Amino acid sequence: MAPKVLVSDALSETAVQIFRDRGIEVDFMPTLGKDKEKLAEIIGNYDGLAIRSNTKVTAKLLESTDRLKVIARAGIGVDNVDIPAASKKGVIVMNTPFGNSITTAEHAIAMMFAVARQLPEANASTHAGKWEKSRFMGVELFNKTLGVIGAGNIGGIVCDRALGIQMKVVAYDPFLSEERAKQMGVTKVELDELLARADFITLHVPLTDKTRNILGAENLAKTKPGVRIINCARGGLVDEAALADALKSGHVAGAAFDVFETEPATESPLFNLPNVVCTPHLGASTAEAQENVALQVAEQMSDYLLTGAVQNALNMPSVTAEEAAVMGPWLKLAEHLGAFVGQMTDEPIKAINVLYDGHVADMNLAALNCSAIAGIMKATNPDVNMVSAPIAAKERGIQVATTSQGKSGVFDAFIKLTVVTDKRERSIAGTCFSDGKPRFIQIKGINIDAEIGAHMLYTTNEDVPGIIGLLGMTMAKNEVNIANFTLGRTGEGKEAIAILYLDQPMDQKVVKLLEGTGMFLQVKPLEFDVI
Ligand SMILES: NC(=O)C1=CN([C@@H]2O[C@H](COP(=O)(O)OP(=O)(O)OC[C@H]3O[C@@H](n4cnc5c(N)ncnc54)[C@H](O)[C@@H]3O)[C@@H](O)[C@H]2O)C=CC1
Ligand SMILES: O=C(O)C(=O)COP(=O)(O)O
Repeated sequence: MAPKVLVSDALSETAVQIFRDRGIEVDFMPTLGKDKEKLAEIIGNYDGLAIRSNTKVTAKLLESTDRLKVIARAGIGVDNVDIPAASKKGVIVMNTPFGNSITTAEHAIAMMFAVARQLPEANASTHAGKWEKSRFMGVELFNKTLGVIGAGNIGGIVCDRALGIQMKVVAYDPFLSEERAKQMGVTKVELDELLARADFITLHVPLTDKTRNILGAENLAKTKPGVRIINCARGGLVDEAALADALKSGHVAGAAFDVFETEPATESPLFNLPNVVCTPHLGASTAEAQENVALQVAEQMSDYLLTGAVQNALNMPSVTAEEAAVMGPWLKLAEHLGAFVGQMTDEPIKAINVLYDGHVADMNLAALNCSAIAGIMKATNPDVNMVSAPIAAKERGIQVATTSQGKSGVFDAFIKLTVVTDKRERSIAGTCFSDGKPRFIQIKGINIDAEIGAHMLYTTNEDVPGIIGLLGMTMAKNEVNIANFTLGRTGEGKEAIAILYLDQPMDQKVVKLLEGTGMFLQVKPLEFDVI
């Protein structure tokens, strides 16, 4: 039976043609995304779902299907897909990481011009026959400072275009290295400095727990009087009510928004304020970008459904069908090693060194490297995948070095990942036993035997009596159930490591309690994508 795909958002019909040409049955229902009930009713009839941002793939929707194998997002942001829920169901989630980035960057630049010169209001007034020439006094962009929050693919293109019109550009992105900033011709700054210096601020970060309300009331108050704010990334990055207040008080001179906290946005505190330019999430809406993403989604989905090959997946490594069978556990191990160091590192990474020892050195090291890098980069951008992560790392000036060697120790094979920053080097090694289960075998040079759980707590301490009891008591008092426990140490009285396996993500309150005891060198909750 031919696989069947549902297109539930307004993709270019190029996608439909490609599916048909490749022998895939396709139903094109470009407005279905809005109708949750109908979608839930029919989703069980399909192997693949092709979407843009209108369709919300929730855990509840996924409960309505046992047939779905792949969800493909014709675009970048996948915050409308519950990826953990999809992973749990074994559904692959793909995106198209670069197809619409130029187009979206151009929209941000267009919005900046529009808000600088009040183009929409001037246009409406002129159409109304008013000829209000003296009402619309604008500001020049030349020599003004643009503050870019998030200097990844889209932010990087925005920086380039802004420099072209001779703006000064400052960028805030914890994962932008000084070298890369220099190459781009921008000044890397901390967020507070950007807020104080920028005449225009544009956002290009994904929506995560860390970036939600990055421009809330407190940070808006730190901006320069007369600042103009552009958001073509995601609703929820800027607190719309707080921004509306800052616009009404005159502190913020203008705003240009393509994305809103609730979409479709039928109301917002920003609507109908003077000098607020709004578009209905049009960032990716050009003929070129839509052709790019539709073509790519249809090819990727067809490849997967017909041959099992995986490309641009966010919750599964991309490898050929033949490789997948042999390399699966090692790819997952590489990603977990990356996720460990990524979550442990909060300063710019300069280099990533990967050592392959034993028979793993004969596998597809490029794919393993990609998986490790994706694991690292996911700590700052959950949208990154095996394909986009190495490019993102390269753009940030991160050097990736690979070494392979024959079996050197007791393990038949292992991978050791080292991340280098200006301040430190951090290493972790892992292996896969014949049970196919990845596990960590060495952290900070300390031997350990740790399987990988979805929710873990990592602690280090000086090896003194009472630590296990302290951990156990604190967890018990706060009703945190410990599913399992692993220890390691360099030697008596030296540094020791504990890994606790939990049933749910670690509560920050308990982390603070443990830190407050003064008994730990480090207390770090870690999350792993364990399918
Ligand atoms: N309006 C629209 O139609 C479109 C919107 N987008 C949005 O644009 C976002 C950015 O896309 P790309 O540039 O392709 O992603 P990217 O992954 O290349 O860049 C994101 C950058 O944000 C940085 N970042 C992460 N957390 C940060 C934080 N807390 N503070 C500062 N920087 C942080 C990352 O280090 C990275 O450099 C997407 O996640 C999507 O939400 C994308 C396409 C179209
Ligand atoms: O690619 C993205 O992240 C976008 O936000 C584009 O959204 P859209 O496909 O236009 O609904």
